[in-house]
Amino acid sequence: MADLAQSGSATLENKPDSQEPIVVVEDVSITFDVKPILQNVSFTVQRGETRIILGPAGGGKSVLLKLINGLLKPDTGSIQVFGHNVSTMREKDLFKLRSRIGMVFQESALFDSISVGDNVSYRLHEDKLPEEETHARVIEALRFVELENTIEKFPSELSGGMRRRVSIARAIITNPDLILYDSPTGGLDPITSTTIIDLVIKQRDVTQTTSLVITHRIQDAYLLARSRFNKETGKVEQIPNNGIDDSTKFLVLNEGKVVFDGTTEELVHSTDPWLREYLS
Ligand SMILES: Nc1ncnc2c1ncn2[C@@H]1O[C@H](COP(=O)(O)OP(=O)(O)OP(=O)(O)O)[C@@H](O)[C@H]1O
Repeated sequence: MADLAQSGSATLENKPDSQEPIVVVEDVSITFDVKPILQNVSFTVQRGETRIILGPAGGGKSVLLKLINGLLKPDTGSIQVFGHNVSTMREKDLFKLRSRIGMVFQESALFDSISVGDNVSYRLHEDKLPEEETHARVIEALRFVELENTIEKFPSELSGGMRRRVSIARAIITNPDLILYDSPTGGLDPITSTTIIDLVIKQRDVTQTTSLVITHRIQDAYLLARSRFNKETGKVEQIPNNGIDDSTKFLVLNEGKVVFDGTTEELVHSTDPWLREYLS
């Protein structure tokens, strides 16, 4: 992906300076039909950080990602992304901001009527690149997820895991500054889930893209925290000596509230009874 990383994009304006956090969620609350979904949620994601979001079903994890990409507005509180307040942004500016965000949806969300290649290139169209360059970038993104031979196939011809990989290729093709993964392993068997988490790790370690990763599988979370991509072998491996990846942090939500915000080390040593039970 080195070439993708260097190729830049017409949409990458207002690059924040490297010290500025990429996402700042401050005291955010949202209620649907009188039911509080998120309550006073605050946390920060630094540049280059991979933030794993864990928690029981219905805890507000997906709503949180929708707030971050401006698809929903909070009732109270503020959300800054790349230094811009997304909760007060006009639709036109939100559109621009979203062009810097790669999104991997819970169910892949590919267009069934167009080929894999067209699904992957879809977000490049607004950049009006020459066809040759578009093709080269599609190949490169598909190669990253080891699916370049599927370029002419249709999503219905692929397995669930392959469709998920295509959706990762689509998310990374614009060389985003932030990737939001909404349950990328949801509904997949354990072996296929591991291949998806390996790609998230590879993306993290090759391009250091800031990302938020929702997962229901605690084993996925630990795999992310304890593995690294080895550029020499081209494979994901366990970090030696029980090491952990410093850029990977955790946020645990339960019933709309933050019950944990910290490092892997802090998580595994937490004495909070609810957290111990949840992680066991
Ligand atoms: N647009 C909406 N209108 C009304 N209720 C909503 C809306 N979006 C989400 N909800 C409700 O908000 C709650 C939290 O949903 P959310 O999808 O964020 O949970 P989650 O933690 O991602 O759960 P899961 O792990 O099952 O994906 C749920 O009760 C859901 O029904």
